[in-house]
Amino acid sequence: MSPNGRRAARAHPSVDNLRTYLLAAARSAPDRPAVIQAAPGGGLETVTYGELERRTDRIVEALEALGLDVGERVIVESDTDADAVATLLACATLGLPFVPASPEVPDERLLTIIGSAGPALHLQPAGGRRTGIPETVGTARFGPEGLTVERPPVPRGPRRRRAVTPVDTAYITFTSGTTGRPKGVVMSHRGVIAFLRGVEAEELITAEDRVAGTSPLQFDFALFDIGFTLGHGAALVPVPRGVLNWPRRFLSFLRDTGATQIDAVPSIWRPVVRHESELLAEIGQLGVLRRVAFSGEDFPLEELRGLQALLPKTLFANGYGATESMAASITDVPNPLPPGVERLSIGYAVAGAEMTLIGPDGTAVDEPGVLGEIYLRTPSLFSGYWNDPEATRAVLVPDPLAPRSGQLVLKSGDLASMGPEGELYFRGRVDSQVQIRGNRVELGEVERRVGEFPGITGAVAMVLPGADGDPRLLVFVTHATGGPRPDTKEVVGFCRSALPAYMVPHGLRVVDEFPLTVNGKVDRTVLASLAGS
Ligand SMILES: Nc1ncnc2c1ncn2[C@@H]1O[C@H](COS(=O)(=O)NC(=O)C[C@H](N)c2cccc(Br)c2)[C@@H](O)[C@H]1O
Repeated sequence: MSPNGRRAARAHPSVDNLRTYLLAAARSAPDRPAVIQAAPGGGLETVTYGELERRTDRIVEALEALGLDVGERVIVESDTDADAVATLLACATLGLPFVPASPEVPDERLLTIIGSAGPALHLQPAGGRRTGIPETVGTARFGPEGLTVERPPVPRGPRRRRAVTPVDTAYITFTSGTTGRPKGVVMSHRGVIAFLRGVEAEELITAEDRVAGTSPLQFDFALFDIGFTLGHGAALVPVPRGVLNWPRRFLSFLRDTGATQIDAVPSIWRPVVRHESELLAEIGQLGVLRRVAFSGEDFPLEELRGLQALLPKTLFANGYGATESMAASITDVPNPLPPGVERLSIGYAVAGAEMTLIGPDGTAVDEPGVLGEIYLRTPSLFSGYWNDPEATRAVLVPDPLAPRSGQLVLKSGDLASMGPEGELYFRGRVDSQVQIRGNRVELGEVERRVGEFPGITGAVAMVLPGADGDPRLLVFVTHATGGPRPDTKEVVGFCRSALPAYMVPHGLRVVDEFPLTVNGKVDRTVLASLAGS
């Protein structure tokens, strides 16, 4: 107590560790559901906050016995479920940065990550199928009862065990990185909790909610699902990969678990709307699924409109941001999207953070409609790219509005323009701005126009060097099942009547479905390889 007997007012108890923050409900409501998941023998099982904490501490005990030091990395490879969450929390408790991975990550990529992160240990569930972990890395399997060690980690010199601090690393997640070499995004306990606290202020859910997550563990959307849900004392509903890939099973799982919110990248909805629109509409009518939240890339407007038509009573939220700050904003999307809307708002940064648009001349853009690059000021900045100070310096830069302040901000690499009330609209990546005959091509505009062509259900525009080396604007399209293949000349004519000449596609490529990255985003590298002549 302070001298005058009154505790200084504080917004919230200063939580110093991801485990403290995410298991707070185990103190106040240990019998509430923390995870509702598919049971091994079929059906569903509920793991309470009390049980989640017990499983966490069994793994803490086993990890303690292995004598790892604060800062030593641990690969946690799993689908999301209660035991995986307990394992992440156990690592956080001991200050062991976890490096999340999922069984879908190819062996060669996992080895690259291991080569970069130099982990002491690789953990996977009892039933995990990963083999070939290098001898330098210890291996163990986790389950409800704790750990089974297969190969103890190699001791790394004298232990200097110290207390875990808020600026210690909670996790390192490796992003594909446009240069192809994976970059390890280092996030501290304080950074993650700062973002989650900012989202809490938006009051999106309560402890009664059940949030379904669909992202693989190495994608920080999955880490957000865990942190956002447990931070509110709500229940996490992890959708198993095997269920997610079958629209009918996916929807039945959402209904059977009573999910009230579903977090997913836009591409998850494509097969669902295509093959199970009636069932989706039925579920929407039940009024249990209150919100669909999406993130990761633009949700093609025609597809979003199709989804909204099936879920007229459901709220929609557009989550924008990069792993380097966990994220930046979560913005309501009107349902239905008013006609004529040409792009989705990414609104304003969450409480405690601020997005500013900076023009090519380094000054702030404050005029509506003018393009600028998003710079993000936020307490949730990452600590840097693992072992890559040069790449770090390129994105953690002095605040252009106060260069001498010592304040660093995130140079996002994203373009946006401002609306009448200062809300932002995503306008693509800085490095994907393309010029054709000296004119800046808005790929999003081309995609939107082509997406409106009757029968076309999805469009991805790219500029690729043609045979003669000149840039060619190609559009990859999917079309309604059973419908006619779109005719290139008709589509080009359709574009010519609405777009400037330099934005009219040179060619069309019809694909059955868009190739996806392991995190569920459209894989433009694979598409480019399909361009052919
Ligand atoms: N809503 C959008 N509209 C359009 N383009 C988006 C959106 N969200 C991203 N992006 C793009 O993806 C980039 C970043 O990719 S990332 O590092 O893999 N992170 C992500 O995708 C996910 C992101 N960390 C995240 C994680 C949890 C919750 C939220 Br809420 C957001 C951004 O820089 C953008 O270019």
